[in-house]
Amino acid sequence: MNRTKSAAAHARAQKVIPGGVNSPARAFGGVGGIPITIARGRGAYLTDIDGNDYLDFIGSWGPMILGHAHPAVLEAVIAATHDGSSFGAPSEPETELAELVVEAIPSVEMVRFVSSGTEAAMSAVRLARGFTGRDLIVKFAGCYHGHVDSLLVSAGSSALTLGVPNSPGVPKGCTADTLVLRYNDVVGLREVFAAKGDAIAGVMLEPVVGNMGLVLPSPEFRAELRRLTRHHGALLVYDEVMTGFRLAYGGAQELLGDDPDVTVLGKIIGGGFPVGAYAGRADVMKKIMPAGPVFQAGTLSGNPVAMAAGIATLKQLTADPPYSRLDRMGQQLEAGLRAAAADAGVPVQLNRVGSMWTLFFAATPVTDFDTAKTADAKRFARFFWAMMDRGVYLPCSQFEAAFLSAAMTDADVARTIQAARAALAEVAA
Ligand SMILES: Cc1ncc(COP(=O)(O)O)c(C=O)c1O
Ligand SMILES: NCC(=O)CCC(=O)O
Repeated sequence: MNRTKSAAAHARAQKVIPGGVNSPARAFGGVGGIPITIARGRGAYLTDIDGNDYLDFIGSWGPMILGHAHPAVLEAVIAATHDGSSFGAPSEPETELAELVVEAIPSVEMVRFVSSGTEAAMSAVRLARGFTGRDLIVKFAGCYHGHVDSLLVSAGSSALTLGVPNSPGVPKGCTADTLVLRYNDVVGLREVFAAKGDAIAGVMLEPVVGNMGLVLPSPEFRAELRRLTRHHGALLVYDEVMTGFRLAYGGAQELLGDDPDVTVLGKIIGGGFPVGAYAGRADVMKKIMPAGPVFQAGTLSGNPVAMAAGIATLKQLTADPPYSRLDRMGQQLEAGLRAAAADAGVPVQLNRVGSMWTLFFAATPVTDFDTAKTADAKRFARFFWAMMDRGVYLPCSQFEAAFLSAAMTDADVARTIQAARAALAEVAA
């Protein structure tokens, strides 16, 4: 595959953009080599500027559940733009999208829109502290909640891929009130609540983790989280930036039957535009200014064009729900990849929920940050490039989740399995 134009574009970008990328997750730091530069996306496929086509399992890291340039979303965005792109005053699409979110997620009574998942997570932390009058926040190693100072400890995603789970530039004071526990560690959770429960403002987690690769929560862990937070008056905050409208229309909490106090959203609710939201119980949300005293603001918050993309996406997801088909394709892919790995004699763990999955090159189950780190990231890097050469674009890190999209077909899944068969045989050596 010829990628010379991408190489030149990246060299040019590196002169004026740090590392040549506007987010380190794109930098191929975990797999080596030069990132491809994208010219366009259509449906399940991306085309790079050299003209190579790739079946896209990144989907902009989650938002593009309908695939790229979905006609209904395109049409809504173009129509909205004709009426002006930002007013700094209320517009009806904001309420319409908020109503759709409230209808979708039973634990949510009110929604505040912001412009990214990071901003939403940051605001949810402030809200939890403002609501409870307490300072401590519990997070879990390997979970990623955007680049929020207080949560950038033992962080997943590109912070993990690129070896800075605790970034320089975050003063000790910013993380002094953050307690980090192991994911799925029920005993650790009980201990921290026994010692400090009445000083804990909130517990934030990815209810299904995507950011250390895909990791599932155990039922006991979820039950204990809800019991302990309720008992101690702390807020349970589900970061569903990745899982919201992805694992089910009502997110991971619908799939699992959970009832958090606050939900953090992003990605799909913006339909590929910059949107985040934090949402939850009305008595909690009414603490936000101007209804209450907890300050949070934003020039482009509730941007009408982004709202239009979100509304069109959610309407499409209700008109033609893709979730059972995505799960069926996920099952086929899982079975195919497991068989291919077994035939190649490569030990793997395939973690999957619905349309989110990670193939870990690990010999034992991956249930938390420490077990995720046992995966052979070097072998993953070879696998990644072997798949690229066969036109399949996977997340460029062992510690990320891949996404199926509704634009994919059974033939795309079969193609992926066939490519993986060859790629796994290649990396077996
Ligand atoms: C679970 C989770 N929370 C928060 C974020 C941050 O969102 P954003 O990148 O839009 O700031 C992300 C992704 O980046 C995420 O996966
Ligand atoms: N799991 C990775 C992300 O969700 C974020 C992508 C980015 O920061 O570019």
